[in-house]
Amino acid sequence: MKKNHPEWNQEQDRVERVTEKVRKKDQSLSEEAGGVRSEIVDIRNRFWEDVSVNFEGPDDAIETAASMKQQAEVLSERERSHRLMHKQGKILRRLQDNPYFGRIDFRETEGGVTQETEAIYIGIASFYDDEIDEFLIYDWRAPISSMYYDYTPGPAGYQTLDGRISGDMELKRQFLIRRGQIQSMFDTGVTIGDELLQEVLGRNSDSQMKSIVGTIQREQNQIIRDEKSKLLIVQGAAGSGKTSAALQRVAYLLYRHRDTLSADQILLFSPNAMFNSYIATVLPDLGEENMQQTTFQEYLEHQVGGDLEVEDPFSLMEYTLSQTNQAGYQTRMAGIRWKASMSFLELMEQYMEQLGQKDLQFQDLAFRDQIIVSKSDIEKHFYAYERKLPIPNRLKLTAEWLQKQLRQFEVSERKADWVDEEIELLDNEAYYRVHQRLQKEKGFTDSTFDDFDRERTLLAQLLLRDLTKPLRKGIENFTFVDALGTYRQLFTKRELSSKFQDIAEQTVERLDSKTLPYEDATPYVYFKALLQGFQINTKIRHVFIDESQDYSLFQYAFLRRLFPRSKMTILGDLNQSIYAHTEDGVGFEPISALFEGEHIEKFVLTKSYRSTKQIGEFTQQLLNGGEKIEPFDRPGRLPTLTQVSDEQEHHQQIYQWITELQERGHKSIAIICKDHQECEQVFEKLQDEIPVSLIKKATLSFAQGIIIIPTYLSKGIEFDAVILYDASDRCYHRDEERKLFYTACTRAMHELYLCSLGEVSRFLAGVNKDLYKRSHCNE
Ligand SMILES: Nc1ncnc2c1ncn2[C@@H]1O[C@H](COP(=O)(O)OP(=O)(O)OP(=O)(O)O)[C@@H](O)[C@H]1O
Repeated sequence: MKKNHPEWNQEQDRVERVTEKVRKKDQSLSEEAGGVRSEIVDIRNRFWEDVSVNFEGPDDAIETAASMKQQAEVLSERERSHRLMHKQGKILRRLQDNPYFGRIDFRETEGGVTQETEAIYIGIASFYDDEIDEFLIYDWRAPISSMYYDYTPGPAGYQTLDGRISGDMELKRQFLIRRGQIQSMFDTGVTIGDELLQEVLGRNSDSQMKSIVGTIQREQNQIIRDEKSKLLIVQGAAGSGKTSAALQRVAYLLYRHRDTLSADQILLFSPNAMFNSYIATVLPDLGEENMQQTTFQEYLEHQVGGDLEVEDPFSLMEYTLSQTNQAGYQTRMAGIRWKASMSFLELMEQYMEQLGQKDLQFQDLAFRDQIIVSKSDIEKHFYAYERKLPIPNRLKLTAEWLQKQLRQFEVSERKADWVDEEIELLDNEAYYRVHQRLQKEKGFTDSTFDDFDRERTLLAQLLLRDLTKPLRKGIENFTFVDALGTYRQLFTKRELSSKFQDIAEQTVERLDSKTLPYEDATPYVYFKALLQGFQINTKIRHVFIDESQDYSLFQYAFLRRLFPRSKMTILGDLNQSIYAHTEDGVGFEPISALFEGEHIEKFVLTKSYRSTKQIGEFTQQLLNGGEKIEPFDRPGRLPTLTQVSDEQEHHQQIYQWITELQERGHKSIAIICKDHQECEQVFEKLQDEIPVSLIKKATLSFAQGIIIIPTYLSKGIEFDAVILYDASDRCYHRDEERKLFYTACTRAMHELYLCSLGEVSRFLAGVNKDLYKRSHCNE
């Protein structure tokens, strides 16, 4: 450790003083928590002793209930306190290890009068010293802490609820503290210390993302602290900290609105299940609970339900990449684009109007091959309602009518022979239930009745209730409407322009195979929602969409309708739009149009932090448009490109690189292949030689080490080193593949290798030759 600062010892002394106070607080808190825990155990054990139980009269019963309620409230209050103490304890232990990461010396000017300079130390949570009545640490999210991220020494200020505070920042200092020891310390000038960022970014990657609170950059801070916008759009280069900013923003919102906002009111849509585990520790490390996380696919599958299989975007991706020569490919691509557009959404809305008058498809309400109400009768009943009534309302009325029909059917069936046969097969539990019921009835009436007949009736009733339960549930969920059939009809019955005829035919063919193509999944779910009534979500207050370039305008329109009251933060990079449904990228404008009249903010992040300068400069030139991306100035090796002539050489080269990378201390190495098939082949070859794991779309998490992963699953994550398995022109030549190539290369933090079997990809033609090294196999 190099004590590179004249005030090092002074600061180390303070660290020790503060950590000691934190330790003491932790100790007293844990003693207190121990006391509360014993109280809880005690309350639980003596729960019934302390409740006065008396059910003799109605008043006694009410009193008993009140007494139980009171006791339960005491218990739950104690449990809540215990949970809070537990959470606080965790934070205190973290503070003992690393109490703070920043300091600013601020001299406030109040009404033109300059106050005394105050040293403000900033960490992941506040710590208040009761003895001296002072904050020893300020939470990074406190208003005063914002100056740390927003200003360099000089005039500075921050916003509070009571107005703006201004003054002068006399010092800005950064610390890296571990286990209560200062590891490094810098006084910063221009931005938040390049030195510290260098140090943080130069470390090895992990299988879990880390928080960036100590080094948040000014432009990221704006995103994190924005509170005005209904829609916040972030377009940021690969590695510019979009996901990081999103997660710190969640932590910020939870802090700012801690009395009114909880983690389960925030929902993040992420690109895949593995990504969820990749980011899972960021918020807990900051002492916050994780928000809800899901993928759009998960949502779709849940909504489609039933026995219809929904194709996922990864299978579609595989198709897009590998089936280019298959008949119907171009038609499908055109269909994907059409179904992602607003014009398709509008078509669907027009179709709904038509369905209000005619053509809605129904299914028979049937029980064991017996039709209770035929689909044509349901149709007649539905269209007999006032046509002006919205479809969902008419469906609700129809559902009520069907429940009545079903009840009548149950009564009429009680005497049927098959019911006798089924009664014979009933289990003891059913008989027991019926006897209980009979006992009760006897207790209530003095009249005698034939127990045997009554038992038979009750058993029949019970049996029919049980057997028709799925039907009742089905009616509740509108299964009597043939939603898929009606959706299918859109492609058969409606006048579509000849431009869409081929797409329509192909769609019908696919729908008949009982798989819902990915491109139809969102329209179909939207269509179902229009039919049955939108179940808008009012609980979620903030929706975050990461990798937002992967969502079509149709999907945005849908999400907007689904979460009308939520604020939305969407973060993406148009250069990483790798899916066919978003190939051309959904720009800012059309998304903003969905939020017309609301406050919208757009931020563009051009600085990229993930990769070394060498990798950043190289990857930037892979893009067609020559976008402004500014790589962070962290030095590293030049990317290396090797051309091999056969498979054996190819694998030899990969082994050699892996060995060298491991010798240089890299822990996470990704061999990125274009698609799953290539991944499988490479895995077959390598698995006996080196410990390597294969990442598939269903993989839920990954550990450090060597992994083989298809391009599209590597989105959003990063590795110490990336080896692009085959950077040949055979693999990457179509325009659509450029972004895939770019996305794969931008996953590398420290080193990047490309191996090409045969002629190298044309995408490298635009890259300046000085920006990479061309080597030969085994060199
Ligand atoms: N202010 C910062 N301080 C320290 N590290 C940072 C900062 N901003 C970003 N990083 C690091 O840069 C890397 C990339 O960040 P992140 O994954 O959030 O970027 P992204 O924009 O979501 O990337 P992509 O679009 O390529 O998935 C991460 O390792 C992150 O920790």
